[in-house]
Amino acid sequence: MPADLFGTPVLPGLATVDDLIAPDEEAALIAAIDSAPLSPFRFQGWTGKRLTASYGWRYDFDTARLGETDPMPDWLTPLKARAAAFAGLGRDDLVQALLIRYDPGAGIGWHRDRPVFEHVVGISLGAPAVMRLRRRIERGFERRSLPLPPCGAYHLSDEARHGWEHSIAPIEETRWSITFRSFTDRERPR
Ligand SMILES: O=C(O)CCC(=O)C(=O)O
Ligand SMILES: [Fe+2]
Repeated sequence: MPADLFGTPVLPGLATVDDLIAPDEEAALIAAIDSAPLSPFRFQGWTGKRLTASYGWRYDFDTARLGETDPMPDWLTPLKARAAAFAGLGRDDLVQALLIRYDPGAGIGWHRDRPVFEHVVGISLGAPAVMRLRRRIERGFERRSLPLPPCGAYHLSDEARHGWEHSIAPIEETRWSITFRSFTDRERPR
């Protein structure tokens, strides 16, 4: 379990690695994301500041529906295999990839990922950011924070995935992320 700046373990169900990708691979991945068909994230008629593209399966927040979308492009295949190995998953378990570009001033508000998905593996590129985590307790919230260094990855499962919300505050430089997700057994579409 990773520790925060004070050496306190962050959370059960949260694992991190600082070098899932090599620094010399980073620029090519960023270029690949920038060449992808990114569009502003939409949520029930609102348009967000971050730009996204989904592969495999896509959760449409406007219609609250899950639908099959374009297959993952070839450049994501080796990364998906590395993400799965890091998370202890099978090579085909990660059925969705989400590309995000956060331009300066873009972030992601408090949320839990959609319940159709189980494991979440996120890879960070570009500017370092901090993931904030919180869960409601009797009075207010218990909070944690997780540094997201470029080329590093995190794996959210179990308590960290289901018991806590997460968010990323806007920063002044561009950050890119690639998030892979598996389906829950229960929700897996057939
Ligand atoms: O950019 C990230 O690493 C986090 C993205 C995220 O939380 C999400 O898409 O659900
Ligand atoms: Fe999320």
